[in-house]
Amino acid sequence: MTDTTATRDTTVSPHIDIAPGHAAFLLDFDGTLVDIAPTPDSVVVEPGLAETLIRLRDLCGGALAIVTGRPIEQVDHFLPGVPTAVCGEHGVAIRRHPGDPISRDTLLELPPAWLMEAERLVAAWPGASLERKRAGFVLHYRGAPEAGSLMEAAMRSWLEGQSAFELHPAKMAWEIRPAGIDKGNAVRALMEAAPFAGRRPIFVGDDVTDMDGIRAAELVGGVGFRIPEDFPTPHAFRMWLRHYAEVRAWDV
Ligand SMILES: O=P(O)(O)OC[C@H]1O[C@H](O[C@H]2O[C@H](CO)[C@@H](O)[C@H](O)[C@H]2O)[C@H](O)[C@@H](O)[C@@H]1O
Repeated sequence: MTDTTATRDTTVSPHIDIAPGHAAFLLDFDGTLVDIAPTPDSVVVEPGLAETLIRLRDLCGGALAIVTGRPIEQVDHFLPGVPTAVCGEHGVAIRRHPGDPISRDTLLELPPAWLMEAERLVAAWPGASLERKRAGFVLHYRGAPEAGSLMEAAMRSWLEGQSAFELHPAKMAWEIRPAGIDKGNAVRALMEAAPFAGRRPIFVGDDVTDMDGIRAAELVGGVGFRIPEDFPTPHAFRMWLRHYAEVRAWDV
């Protein structure tokens, strides 16, 4: 992460010297806009977040996107009525405006045998869970930490001898997704068109999958920030975001 326009300090949030009139915000969801929770369904959207995002979007001429590993429908569920662009499943799916059709990459179908094996694994480990996505799936072990290494070994063995799908580490989870899909593609796709084109992207995330998005943002003159390296907690980031949306209104 190279950033020439932000002051880095581990005790204070970075000063981002990009005025709203030049900025595009590309924000991760889990661990960034919401705190990490015991299960994917149990995340809590902090009161006031929707209002902050709406204000921010208006301030940045509509250039606000949620770039997440989750399916787009889940963002709609947790942030109803917040009119952002959304890139889902790490960039497999993009919806540029609310109400627009979702455009999706054409992808190979998952081998059904992997899913059957995955179901068997989670049945053997109470607390573990399987999360299906259109283009892949996640094995979560937050509720069964001792199953993590076993899941990894099993998933690696399923992937042997093929190159269409890849294994990715996530927070207390392992994910199989199509090869070549990452948040960097999502950032490049968003930045090609209005209202993002010509602006400087500010990408904020917390996980390894966000590094692709951060690198892509930096390559087009933007900046990237991570939790906890740049903002100590998701809450601290959300406070910063609220402050930016309120205080920076003067220099659009
Ligand atoms: O790209 P993100 O928006 O950060 O999404 C990444 C994954 O987040 C979810 O899983 C993670 O968050 C859960 C809720 O806090 C937590 O219980 C789990 O342990 C984490 O791995 C989501 O379920 C995945 O689909 C996303 O890919």
